[in-house]
Amino acid sequence: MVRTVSDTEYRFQIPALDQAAFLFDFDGTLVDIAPTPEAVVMPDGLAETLRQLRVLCGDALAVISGRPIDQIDHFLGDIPFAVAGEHGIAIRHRPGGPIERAALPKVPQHWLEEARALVETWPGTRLEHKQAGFVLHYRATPEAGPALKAAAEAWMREAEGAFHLQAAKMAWEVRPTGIDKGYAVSLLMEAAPFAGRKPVFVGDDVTDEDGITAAKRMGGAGLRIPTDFPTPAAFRAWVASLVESER
Ligand SMILES: O=P(O)(O)OC[C@H]1O[C@H](O[C@H]2O[C@H](CO)[C@@H](O)[C@H](O)[C@H]2O)[C@H](O)[C@@H](O)[C@@H]1O
Repeated sequence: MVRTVSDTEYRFQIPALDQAAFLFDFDGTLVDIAPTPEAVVMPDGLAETLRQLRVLCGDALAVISGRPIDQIDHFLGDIPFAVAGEHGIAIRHRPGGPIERAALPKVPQHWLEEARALVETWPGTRLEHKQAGFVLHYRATPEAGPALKAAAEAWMREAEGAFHLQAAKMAWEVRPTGIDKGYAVSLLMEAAPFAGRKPVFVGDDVTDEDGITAAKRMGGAGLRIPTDFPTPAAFRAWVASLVESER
């Protein structure tokens, strides 16, 4: 099947909407990358498109992000049925439900202290502290990337496998080992309204590869920007076309 959206031809297949579950990454997929995490803007029409998609797929709409769940709530409110945050470490399976957190080791305090001191020596860099890890952002100071990486690699040697260093978009992320977006896809797909459907996972980053692999393994579709969609805007237009096709 070929679907043409704004002159772009898409040759991959996804399940019919009444058999599909949609699991979308946030930054760089649903929304464009911005100079800082707070500066992200919800594009016009996206909220309404996602609300309609959720109705058409029987509520089986989730967002799986590296961000903490409260940040996804800030941008998307009650739009997705389920949300997985921190790459699957925290999962809320249904609207208003409890947030389930995987039991993982805490980041050693001295790493955080050293990370705080490090970003102060590189103006424009910043530390984003998550419950189970942290991110060193260098988008505004690209020349700091190697120094931040070297510091994080030293912490990883000390971690002896309990944590690992993830290359992110203009950032280095220290994450506990063992939980990833593939785990989040598998766990969400076990329960209603996702169970019995085929997952369609879409992401843009290295961390999304685990979600893509899991979705394919379950007989669904795993799609990536820019391989399958040239840009987040093209992806959003494709989602809008799915909704439009059901009118
Ligand atoms: O899994 P995602 O939803 O794609 O989240 C990945 C990370 O996104 C955020 O950082 C990235 O996006 C920022 C806003 O566009 C950008 O300024 C930054 O350079 C990117 O690295 C977020 O801050 C992280 O916590 C997420 O893990």
